[in-house]
Amino acid sequence: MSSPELARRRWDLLVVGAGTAGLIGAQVAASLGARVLLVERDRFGGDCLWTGCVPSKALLSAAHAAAGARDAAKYGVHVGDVQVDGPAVLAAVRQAITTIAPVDSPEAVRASGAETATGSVRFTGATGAEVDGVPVRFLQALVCTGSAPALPEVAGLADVEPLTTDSVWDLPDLPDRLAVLGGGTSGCELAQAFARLGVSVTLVEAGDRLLAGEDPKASEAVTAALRRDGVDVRTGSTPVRVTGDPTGGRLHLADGGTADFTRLLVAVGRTPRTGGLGLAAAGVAVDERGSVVVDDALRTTNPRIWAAGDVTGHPAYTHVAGVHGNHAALNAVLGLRRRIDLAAVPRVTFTRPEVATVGEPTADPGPDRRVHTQPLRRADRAIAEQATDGFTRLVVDGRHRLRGATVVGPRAGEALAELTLAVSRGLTTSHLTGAMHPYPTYADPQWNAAIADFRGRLTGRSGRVALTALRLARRARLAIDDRRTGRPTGAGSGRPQIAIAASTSASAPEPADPLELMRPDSST
Ligand SMILES: Cc1cc2nc3c(=O)[nH]c(=O)nc-3n(C[C@H](O)[C@H](O)[C@H](O)COP(=O)(O)OP(=O)(O)OC[C@H]3O[C@@H](n4cnc5c(N)ncnc54)[C@H](O)[C@@H]3O)c2cc1C
Ligand SMILES: NC(=O)c1ccc[n+]([C@@H]2O[C@H](COP(=O)([O-])OP(=O)(O)OC[C@H]3O[C@@H](n4cnc5c(N)ncnc54)[C@H](O)[C@@H]3O)[C@@H](O)[C@H]2O)c1
Repeated sequence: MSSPELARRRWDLLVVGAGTAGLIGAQVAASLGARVLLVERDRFGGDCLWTGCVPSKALLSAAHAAAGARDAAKYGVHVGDVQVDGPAVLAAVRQAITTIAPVDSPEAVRASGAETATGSVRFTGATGAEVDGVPVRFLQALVCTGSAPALPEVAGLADVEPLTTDSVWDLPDLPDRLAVLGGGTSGCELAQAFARLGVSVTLVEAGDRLLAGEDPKASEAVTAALRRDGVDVRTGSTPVRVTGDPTGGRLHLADGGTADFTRLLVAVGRTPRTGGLGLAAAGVAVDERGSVVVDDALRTTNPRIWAAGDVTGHPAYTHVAGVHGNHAALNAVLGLRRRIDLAAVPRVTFTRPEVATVGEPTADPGPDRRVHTQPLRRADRAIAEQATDGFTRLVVDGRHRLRGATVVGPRAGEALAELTLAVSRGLTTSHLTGAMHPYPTYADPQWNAAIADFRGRLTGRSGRVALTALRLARRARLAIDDRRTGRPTGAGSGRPQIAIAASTSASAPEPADPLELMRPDSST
């Protein structure tokens, strides 16, 4: 769009940044009839497409293919030496991006009715901004500028020109020896990917375990898997100095250890992209980390300006950014108050084993919580596929509602979908138990964990009383039937059963499945 046109109109919604949050925000707002301008300073599609989810999952799929081929002998399949063609692997990663890119392109956005522009946005006031110096007026704005890789302050780091998750995808070939700083989701996924592709990898994590936000048993499983893949995992290890140049160097660690590398990859977290945006001029506050402060409807401290995605400091996931973009657009354009619920945000680390989590932590739950764990070694599908590394753990509250879950193992992310629905909708283990699950699948462990919780209800005091009453009523009814038909009564039909039978109307329906009767919601 030309500069005069940008300046001439007054936009209903100026959307800043064409990552997931901005793309969805702009398209939803346009579909509601708003005059929308979406401005991106770099590439439409943002981190998820270019430097995040898409390339990392493409690289992991190549890595898992290589590992699967090496491992095939355990099924009696012999494939010989596995050769990894580094440039071809990286070209396939770029091809995945190229294939998906049109969906996020300016053309696709314009087809939804929004206008697009390329340039850097800076707010100049509460209802005004500039796009590369060209003034733009808006009724409302939506800030979706995302986050960037954080760089730690380590002496000598800049000298080796460290890779980040932004730049690692531009490598022409796989490095020989990679040191990865940070054992969070990015660090674990990329360390495993490169190791399985034949790179010698050292993973350095300052904290005492990998994936610190997950159940410690999940961290253990991933650490063990990475070590099996040949990754030199160093936890509780902080770099104090880096020596070398862009062709290679050495990490010096606080514990006196060292790690040599040809390339160093930094994956120690993210920083919100709020610098240079002019947010102060627009009356938009940021917190001490630089994240835009929003209320639960994604409104900033300027009631005409909204924010969505990573820049808010909410969990940094594409699905969060997408839901944010949708809700912010609805709230801005229609004046609704759609709120963001962070209690049931699912997340998946796509290592092998995969780690998928939702809701409350499954380790150290509160006193009114019960935990049910099912190891994968008891799941027939996992046994058949020789993939028994993992478990499913559910946290249930006093009313048997599912509050949290950790799934570790093959297809954990897919298995999590049902558990996310249960946590977000307050479903109970009887809902999970009552829905038939196909056998044999990796959903068996969660079904069995739910059944274990449900059985606990049956063996509790009220459960035992109810079951006894049903059993006795049934026996009495059979005894009456036998008397009516003149059949000899079987079990001596003692007084208690008759008493229960007598209190049961003759026309009363046959008692249903006792499990059904015991559902707290069976009456609704
Ligand atoms: C290695 C890696 C793997 C990941 N894997 C997954 C995954 O598997 N699943 C998952 O859910 N999440 C994953 N994520 C996280 C996910 O990528 C992000 O949460 C998501 O992309 C955030 O979207 P966003 O719209 O908030 O920001 P972004 O995608 O970062 O988009 C922000 C856009 O704003 C633009 N911009 C910034 N400032 C300005 C300005 N002043 N003017 C104009 N434009 C501007 C930027 O150029 C950028 O394009 C991964 C992240 C990384 C780093
Ligand atoms: N599969 C996915 O959905 C996926 C994949 C990658 C990233 N992401 C998103 O991106 C976010 C950022 O990921 P990330 O892994 O960069 O950050 P992270 O915050 O998840 O992990 C960073 C790790 O680096 C460690 N660390 C910090 N400073 C260090 C230092 N100087 N030396 C050694 N270790 C240090 C921290 O202790 C932490 O364990 C994630 O939280 C997630 O929201 C998602």
